[in-house]
Amino acid sequence: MNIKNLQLFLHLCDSKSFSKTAQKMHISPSALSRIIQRLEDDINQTLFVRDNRSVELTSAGRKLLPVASSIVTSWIELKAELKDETHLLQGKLKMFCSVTASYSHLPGILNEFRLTYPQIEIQLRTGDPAEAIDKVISGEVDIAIAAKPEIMPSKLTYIELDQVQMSVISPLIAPPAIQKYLTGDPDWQSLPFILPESGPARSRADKWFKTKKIQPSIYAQISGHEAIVSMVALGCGIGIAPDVVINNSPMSNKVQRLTHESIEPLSLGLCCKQSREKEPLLHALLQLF
Ligand SMILES: CC(=O)[C@](C)(O)C(=O)O
Repeated sequence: MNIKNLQLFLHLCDSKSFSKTAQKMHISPSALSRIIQRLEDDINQTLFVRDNRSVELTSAGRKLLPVASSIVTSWIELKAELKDETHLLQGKLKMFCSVTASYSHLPGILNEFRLTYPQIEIQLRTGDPAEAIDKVISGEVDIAIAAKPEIMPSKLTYIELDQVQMSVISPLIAPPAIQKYLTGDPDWQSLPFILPESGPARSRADKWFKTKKIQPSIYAQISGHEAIVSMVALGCGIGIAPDVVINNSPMSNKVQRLTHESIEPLSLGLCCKQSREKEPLLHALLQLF
């Protein structure tokens, strides 16, 4: 017994004609006949008295009618209710992340979310991940993919998605002025550095300088990490950037990692205001993690 078969039974009670029900319910008369026969076998009773022109309910059929009707109605109501719960959630969700995170981490976050909540409009802004936390705090965006700062501001919810390694990179073909400081033991003090302007990635770079007792000469400070790779690829200096940015860069084949250097990784996660995490749209997104 399944719902579809009960619907066929109900239709047949109404039409009193196998051919009419078969036509309306898009099924062949013989298949309909088999289904009704199976229903009769299940219940161990004859449900219809058939003659050549029409069908009539037996008393067992008349008893099944209200039961079938209530099962089908409850089923339809339940389906509608469940559909409302997921599909009716609608509105705008403002998100912020770096261009790189939009390739590397956003699909994993949004694929299932979009299927479950097709009515929610995602307003995505991309930019320097160093600004992500401030944008959440100021309310400019509802949620961001952000690197976890050394000191996490209170009243923020942070769900870690990944650990992101950081690397020191040099141009694959370095101009002589840079190459001379790279040969043998690098002369860190003399090399021009291209660094993130601010944010957790910059803090990691500064920590690394401190451990190595380097006072860097800074050639350029970049907002957003993508252009660090471009500047290094162009031969402007050596850079420090998250691996995920280096790997996704169209210039990745023009730079190389200085593999002996180890920089503390970044923690990358979803961040929103704690006071807002129970709001329906944010809650719907956060509960996927
Ligand atoms: C911090 C962050 O969002 C990334 C993905 O690592 C980046 O874009 O640098």
